[in-house]
Amino acid sequence: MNRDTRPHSQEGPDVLDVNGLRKTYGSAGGSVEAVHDLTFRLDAGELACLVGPSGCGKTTLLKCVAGLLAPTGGTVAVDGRPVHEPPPDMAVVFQEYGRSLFPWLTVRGNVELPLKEKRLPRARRTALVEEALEAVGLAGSARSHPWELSGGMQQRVAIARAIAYEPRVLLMDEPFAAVDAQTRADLEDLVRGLWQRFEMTVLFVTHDIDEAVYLGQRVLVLSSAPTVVQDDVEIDLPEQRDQLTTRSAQRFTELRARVHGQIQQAKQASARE
Ligand SMILES: Nc1ncnc2c1ncn2[C@@H]1O[C@H](COP(=O)(O)OP(=O)(O)OP(=O)(O)O)[C@@H](O)[C@H]1O
Repeated sequence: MNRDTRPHSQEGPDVLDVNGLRKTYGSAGGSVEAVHDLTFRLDAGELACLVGPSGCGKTTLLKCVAGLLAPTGGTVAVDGRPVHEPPPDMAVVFQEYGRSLFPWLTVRGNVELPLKEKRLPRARRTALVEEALEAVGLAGSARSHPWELSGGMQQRVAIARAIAYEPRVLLMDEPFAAVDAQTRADLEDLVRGLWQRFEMTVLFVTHDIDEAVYLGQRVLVLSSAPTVVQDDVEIDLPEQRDQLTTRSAQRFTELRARVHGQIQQAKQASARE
């Protein structure tokens, strides 16, 4: 394994730079301004969560950051390079793992596919696939097909595929929304473990305030559409987190109350408009 497995460092240059981002959808029936003016930066190795009221433009923002959707205005840059198409050093995990995995390929085949597209040599591909499957606890399921696995296991395959790609930036769009509560807790711990093990910058979109506070070093709270960054909350909880101790800490309750309050304000502001 030639990846750096040191714990992440909070210091480092900006990896992701979103500046004055705007997105208006146009259609025959009129236009919808989804993202009004978004500016934020993530440092190398940061794990930031993005929360906001339903329909506030989280997915729109993520698609613009991933180079899948052209913004109406503003810029996105990864490592100082403007994003106009999916950047080579970025991976995305979507909510709908069922639709993102190819049912006719094995688990190994699914994880390996993007590495073939990257034209990596076979020996390197094998090493990366094995490492990723081991990291998500699926080393024993490499020959299974996705439809033979539970929902939580399928989402772990999608995560393995993303980390095998060795991204500098990992985007996750409500990746655990479709799994049960216990699996979700396990996957949250998996993501924090992988983030600490591999040097990645992670932007994690979620509806769930508790999940955002539990996972993140920062929580960016978005306003209702048209969207701006309404609050940027530093999560000053200890780096070593576990579901029981962290979630029952006084500070966790205070932070979740702050994020909750901001989202309520965002909803009320949009109701007054
Ligand atoms: N392709 C599209 N064409 C027109 N309007 C769209 C399109 N995609 C999204 N929108 C609108 O843009 C706004 C933001 O949508 P988006 O899906 O980005 O929000 P979201 O915060 O991810 O939503 P949710 O929390 O429900 O997942 C909404 O008003 C939505 O109706």
